[in-house]
Amino acid sequence: MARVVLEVRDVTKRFGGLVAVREMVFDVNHNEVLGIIGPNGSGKSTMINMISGTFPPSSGSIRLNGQEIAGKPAHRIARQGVARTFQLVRLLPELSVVENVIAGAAFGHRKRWGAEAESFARTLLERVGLGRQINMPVSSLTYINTKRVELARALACEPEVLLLDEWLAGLNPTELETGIDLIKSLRDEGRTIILVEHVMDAIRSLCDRCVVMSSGAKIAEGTPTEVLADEEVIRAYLGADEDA
Ligand SMILES: Nc1ncnc2c1ncn2[C@@H]1O[C@H](COP(=O)(O)OP(=O)(O)OP(=O)(O)O)[C@@H](O)[C@H]1O
Repeated sequence: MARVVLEVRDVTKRFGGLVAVREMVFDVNHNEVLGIIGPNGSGKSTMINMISGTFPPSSGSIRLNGQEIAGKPAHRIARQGVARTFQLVRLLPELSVVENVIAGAAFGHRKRWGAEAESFARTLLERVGLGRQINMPVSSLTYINTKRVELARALACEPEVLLLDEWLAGLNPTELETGIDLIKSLRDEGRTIILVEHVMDAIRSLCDRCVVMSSGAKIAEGTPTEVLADEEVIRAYLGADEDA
């Protein structure tokens, strides 16, 4: 039977009078890729931000391997095994590619320092296709390569759960294919991933299951084929911005 790694129970987030996430409930199983999808403004990033500790839920519980993480600071949650990438790439611009990844290794789930951290960072940079650019300043990289660095930095934390917040956004069609293949290869390694994504091809080819959000609430859950055929899901998307 599947082992549950992350349990989200009745999680609500209010920003003043706005309910951005409403009583969300879902599980993430070990070795599973779970997609969180939904139109713009439906609460996906807010959900991810609560899991990673960017801000606390207003109420509800989030458990990682049975331990409550809701409301803990981001660095503690990272240590417990949750790593993420951001919708807008966040790197340390004054550092090189490899230094950015070493920083991830030092602050992650298992601390690695010095030569061990550096050799681990090099391995991960090869893994994401950046083996030749390790000493470049991150400021000189192309957009997709900054995304690769961010992914390698998240992997350097050796996470139990990897959160990818629109990692594929902004890529051109060729880069998109490369990006989907890269995430697919992570899935094939047996990683546990939560993917917030708008790119339908990616959702279909990468996700084992999807949770669909609309106006902060879960409106469907199932395989990509199931949820994308769901009438309420179709209505939610058709009623939203055309780029959703
Ligand atoms: N820090 C914040 N303060 C106030 N309101 C916020 C904050 N973060 C998000 N919101 C609001 O919460 C709602 C959900 O936003 P969120 O970014 O989670 O949606 P999303 O589904 O990730 O959207 P997108 O697909 O466009 O990234 C929106 O109405 C947004 O304006």
